[in-house]
Order: sequence, then structure tokens, then C-alpha cells
Amino acid sequence: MSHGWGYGPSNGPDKWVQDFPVADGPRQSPINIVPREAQYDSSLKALKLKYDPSNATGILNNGHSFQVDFLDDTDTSTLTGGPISGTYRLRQFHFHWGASDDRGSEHTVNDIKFPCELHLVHWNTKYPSFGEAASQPDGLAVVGVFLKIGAANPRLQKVLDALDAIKTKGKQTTFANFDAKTLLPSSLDYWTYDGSLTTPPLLESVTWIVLKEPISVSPAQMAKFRSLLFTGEGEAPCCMVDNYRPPQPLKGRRVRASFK
Ligand SMILES: O[B-]1(O)OCc2ccccc21
Ligand SMILES: [Zn+2]
Repeated sequence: MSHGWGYGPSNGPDKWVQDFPVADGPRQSPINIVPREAQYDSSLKALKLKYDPSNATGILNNGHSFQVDFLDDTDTSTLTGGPISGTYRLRQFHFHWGASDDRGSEHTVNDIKFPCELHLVHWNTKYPSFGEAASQPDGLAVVGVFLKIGAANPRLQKVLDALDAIKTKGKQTTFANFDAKTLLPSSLDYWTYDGSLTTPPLLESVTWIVLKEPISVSPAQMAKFRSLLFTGEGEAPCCMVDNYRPPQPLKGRRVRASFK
């Protein structure tokens, strides 16, 4: 692909292998999660998420999704416990969603797609930086949260209200004092497996932690996600929708469950 990767017919997930051969690697993400085949592991610890709202700095349209960035130069917003050892720092969160409510999530459960999926991205502090961690097999830990159509989610609304200011690729604005914990469901039961980034460079450095319980999103709130553009200011507008990679082959990997 001479032009950048994306989600269209000429640069989408089926084409990524041309520039990123690891796309056909042994631990690619996302995957279809089959609860009946997941192995309950009593040795899995509870997730411990400690987020400091003052670490939120900005919100950015990166041309593939939008992300909320966090200050990650100290251990003030961290993930510990769960399937990981050591301390991982929150770097950013972002979403993947569909053009309609019947699709949009990256992980699926018994082949069911959700309309949206939230990724909270953390990096292992045994490495000096996010970039360094991203190239290591135990470098990243991403908490995935499904969004399911239902009542409007007031905690999500603060994020959605910022989207008008970042409609086009490259736009960013300040986004302060946001508690990412408010985006989590009441249960922290999870499935976990070894995987990868779901976007190029598709690095196989992610311990995935996918929560079983979804959070709610209303149809009107989904329309807000779909008001973003993949394209930059002054370019022919292309709606930011269907920015999800489909499930990849399990290739013998085990999926463990933290719950019976
Ligand atoms: O590929 B992803 O969307 O999922 C995990 C991740 C981590 C960092 C950036 C982008 C992603
Ligand atoms: Zn993601």
C-alpha cells in the first residue's frame, strides 16, 4: 500500500499484510471469544485500576479513531493485578465502531458483534517508554469494554461532547479532569489472552483483558461517534465509521476467564 492504511476497500484490514506481514502472525487481535471454550483460571487476580482524573490531557482525531490521552510520566494512573505482573500505566483510550448498530466491535462473543468497543491502553513500566514497551511481548495491556445499545450513558457524554471540536483528522483539543474509571461496568470479570494491536503496526505486544459486562450507549450517542471524519479539513469528507478489524485466527491460543 503506497497510501496509508485505513478501513476502506483499497487500504483496509485485508490489505494490511502487504505493509505489515505480522498481520498473519501467531498472536493477532481481535479474536472471537467463545465463553464455553474459555478456561476458568482461579489463579487470575482481580483487576486493580487506579486512575487519576487530573492525568487526562487532551482528545485527538488521529484519522483512524479518536483518543483521549493521559500524562504517563508517573505511576498515578495504573493497571495492576489481573493477568499481568508489575505496573502498567494508562496512556490513552479510544474506540472502534460501526456505520450501524449491528457491527463495530473488534472482539466478538459467540460471533456476536457489538456496536462499539472501548480500548484502554496501558504500558509496562519495566520499559522506559510506551514506544519501547509496544515492541515487547509483555509490553502492553489493553482493557476492552463492549458498548451495547440501551439507555444513554451520561459518563460517556462528556467525551462525546468534545467531538465537535475534533471533527477532522489531526484536530485535537484540551480534555482535562476526566475519570476513565467512570467508563467501566460494575463487574470487572474478564477474559484474557495474548494478542496484538488491532491497528498497524499490529505489534504482538498486548495482553488483552476483555470485560464480560458491557456498558450502555444510546442510538443518539452512537450517531455522535459517526459524526467524526477520517479525512482532514478541506478534503472530500469520509465518515469515520467501521473502523474495526475483524476477528483473527486463534492459532492454538488459550482464552482464560477470571470468573466461573
Ligand atoms: O490496535 B489498538 O486499537 O488496540 C490496542 C492498541 C494500543 C495502542 C494503540 C492502538 C491500539
Ligand atoms: Zn483499539
